[in-house]
This record gives sequence, structure tokens and C-alpha cells, in this order.
Amino acid sequence: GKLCDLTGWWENDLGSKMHVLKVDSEGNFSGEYHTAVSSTDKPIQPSPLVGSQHLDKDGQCTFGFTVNWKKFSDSTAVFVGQCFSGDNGNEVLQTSWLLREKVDSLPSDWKATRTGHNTFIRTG
Ligand SMILES: O=C1C=CC(=NNc2ccccc2C(=O)O)C=C1
Repeated sequence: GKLCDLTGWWENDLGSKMHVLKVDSEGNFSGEYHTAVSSTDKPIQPSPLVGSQHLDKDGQCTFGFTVNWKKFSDSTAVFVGQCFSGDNGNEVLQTSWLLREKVDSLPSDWKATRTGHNTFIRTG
């Protein structure tokens, strides 16, 4: 099937959008993450992301990427997942994530990391 290529625009189940600019010959990529969820009421600026994907021939590559939410809250998210070609040929990114928020002291470290999962589909 088509080579798995993450380049382009993706939207997750929270309504956040991810733009992968370019995937190089090693599978490394960068882009911007436009979150739909933010506690602040300030206009949401995109956050930088960097990642790496496998370049499998079967179009079902695994990948990982990091989002640096520096504009917002000194937190960092890492996503890991796999691209699947749905039965009607559409691509779905199944991801798990860890969100690390900055805490003020070591005793608070225990509560600083959250985990979850997100599905991304291509947006037009
Ligand atoms: O200021 C902040 C801090 C963290 C954020 N995390 N977003 C996420 C964390 C995990 C999975 C998806 C998202 C998302 O925004 O879609 C967003 C804005």
C-alpha cells in the first residue's frame, strides 16, 4: 500500500490540529500543534512539535513526537502511536500520550504526569 507519510494536517478527538511539515529520508519530522484545549482564555498560538516515524512500505508505520507547550504552561507532551489505513482507505493515527506538567516541588512530582490516548484523522 501507500508509504506511510505523516505530512499534512491531522485532527484529534479533542478538536486539536497537528500540522506535520515535512518528513525527511530518516523519518524525522517537525511541525506545529494547534491545541483545542487550554485553560487560559488567551488566543491559542501553535506549539512546536518534533518527531520521528518509520517509513514502512505497508503504510502502517509507528511514530513518536514531542509537543513543547512553552507558550502556555511549561508542560511537555509526548505521543507514541501507529498509523492505520482504515477499511475505506482513510488513515487513522492511534496514539497514547504522556503529559508532564511542571510542579513547584519534588514532593509534588508524583502527580505531575498524566496519560491518555488520542485518535487523529486527516483534515482536508
Ligand atoms: O497549555 C496546554 C498544556 C497542555 C496541553 N495538552 N494538550 C494535550 C495533551 C494530551 C493530548 C492531547 C492534547 C491536545 O491539546 O490535543 C494543551 C495546552
